[in-house]
Formats: sequence, C-alpha cells, structure tokens
Amino acid sequence: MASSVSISSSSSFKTLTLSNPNSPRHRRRFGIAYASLGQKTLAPGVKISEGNGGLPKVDLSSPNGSEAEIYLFGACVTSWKVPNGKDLLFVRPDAVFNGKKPISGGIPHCFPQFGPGPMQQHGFARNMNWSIADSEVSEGDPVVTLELKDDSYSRSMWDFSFQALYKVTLHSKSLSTTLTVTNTDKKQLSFSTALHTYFRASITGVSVKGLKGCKTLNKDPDPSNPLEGTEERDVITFPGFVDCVYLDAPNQLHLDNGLGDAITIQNTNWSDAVLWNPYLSMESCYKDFVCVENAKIGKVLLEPEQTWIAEQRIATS
Ligand SMILES: O=P(O)(O)OC[C@H]1O[C@@H](O)[C@H](O)[C@@H](O)[C@@H]1O
Repeated sequence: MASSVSISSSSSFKTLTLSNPNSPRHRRRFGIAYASLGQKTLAPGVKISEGNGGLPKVDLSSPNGSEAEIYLFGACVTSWKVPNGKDLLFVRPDAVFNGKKPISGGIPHCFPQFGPGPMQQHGFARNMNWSIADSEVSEGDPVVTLELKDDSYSRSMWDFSFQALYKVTLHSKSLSTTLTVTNTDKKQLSFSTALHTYFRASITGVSVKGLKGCKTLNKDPDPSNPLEGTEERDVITFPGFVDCVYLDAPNQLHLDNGLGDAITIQNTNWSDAVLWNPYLSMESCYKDFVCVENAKIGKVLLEPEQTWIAEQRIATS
C-alpha cells in the first residue's frame, strides 16, 4: 500500500486521508498534515494526536470531564472515560497497533460481514483507514464524523461502491455512535454488521439483562453451524465460554460490569445483539472484559442511493 496523506476542504469541513500509517515516511508526512490542520479546523473538544504505534487518533474531551479516543485505523473507539476518570471500554493486552491487523478492543466495526462468511472474519472496515469528514459541537458536546469509502482493497473482497459515515458524540455520561451506510453503486448491495464493543469488566460479577425471550443462535460449539434456541434467563452471567447471537433483541440492554458500573446499551435500528467472552481460550484477559455487541445479523439490502442508519448509545447512571 502506498503512503499518502491528503487534506481536502469543502465549505464546512476538512478531510484528512491516511494510508499505511505505519511507515516512517507516512509518519513524517502525518506530522506535516497534523500541523497544517491545526486546531482551528477542528471543533473545540476535538483534537488529533499520535496514538500507539504512531497511528493517528481523534481525542474527544467534553467540558464536564468525559473523554474518548478513536483511531482512524478501523474507526475504532479505544477509550471512553466518564467524568470520574474510569475507562469503561477495554483493549486486549494482545492488541496490535500496526495499521495492518485490526485493533482488538474498544469498539471495532464488523462490516460488511459479521461472519463467519466468505470474507475475512468481521469484514474489512476495522482494518482500513477512515478519514475525518466533519467535527462540530452539539449542545456543548464534541462530535466527530469519520468516513470510509471503497477502494481497491475493499473491492478485492466486496465489489461495491459505498460510503460509511461514523458519527461519535461524547456526552457527559454517555457515548453515542451512529453508523450510516449509503449504496453509492449502480447495483443493489447487501451487508451484515456489528459494533463489537469490548466493555471492561470483572467477569465473575458480570450480568446482562434484557434478552429473555429472544431467539438465539449459539455459536458454541460450532460457529459455522449455530444452534437455534430461546433465551430463558432474566439475568445472563458468564461462568464459561459464551458466544451467542440474539435475534430481534430489544432496544435497551443493561450491563453490570462487575466493577460497580451499571451501563445501559441503547440502540436504534441495530436489530440483534451478540454476547461473547472467550473464557480460557484467552486465558490472560478473559476475566477483564465482556463483549456486548449491537448487530445486524440478517442482511441489509440497499438499492442504489439508499441509506441505512443505526445508532448505539452506551451510558452510565
Ligand atoms: O475478532 P475479535 O475481536 O478477536 O473477536 C472475535 C469474536 O467476535 C465475536 O463477535 C464473535 O461472536 C466470535 O465468534 C468471535 O470469536
């Protein structure tokens, strides 16, 4: 992949495009781009900084003390700190920041395939560089919108022209993420997707409420041949390996992270949910996180120029 940095501006925003951010040449040029972007071009509370592995990230900070960071690589939110300084997201200790492998933790995207399927697991959006499309302050809260478009890499796996916009809004005690996918092709396309959120947790104390009565597709023991069932429990705990899809899940789930935080996970238009904890297959860290994912497992069909929008809002009390 060639190294490049480009900044283009339209009437309301500037776009910073980065590729192969791990190369020394790229880092040099990123420095220039960073300087010339300056803070003036971004809204108050929205900054660009150099993250792990030299990868660029967007830092959001709100006047009331909450903070978030989002890597352009994968548009991955890796940190969400509430005003008391606690980070409610988790990045795995084996996560790499090399601009090639997806970042394992935070809120990775699964797009345009949740998986398993013909493409690489969880699609390609989590290992492509997104660009900054816009930033603003909305009712005092910092907002950044990242953008992903097809290129030769995405087309080698999924031969469609598309635009994905990912708007991240940092509120005082909640983080809202809105994904908007538009078919910019001349033919119909379809995809499945998820926000694969890793919450920091103490797994023996974790519980999830709100899924009773949902149809389940249990990926344990065979992810490619899930077992159908119905969730009978009011309160789901994690005494062992869990990898389960919940179809037609409600718009609000309640997570007790076992660390003293009650987190609500609200959504609009994410029809399904996924619970995952790898248990002993990730012995060094499985006790420290749980994935509660908003997902769209059934295919979304988009005709040319059609758009699909879904929002997730995670909040503490
Ligand atoms: O790609 P990651 O972050 O390691 O996550 C993998 C897991 O992601 C979950 O969403 C899937 O349900 C699991 O089947 C899968 O193993």
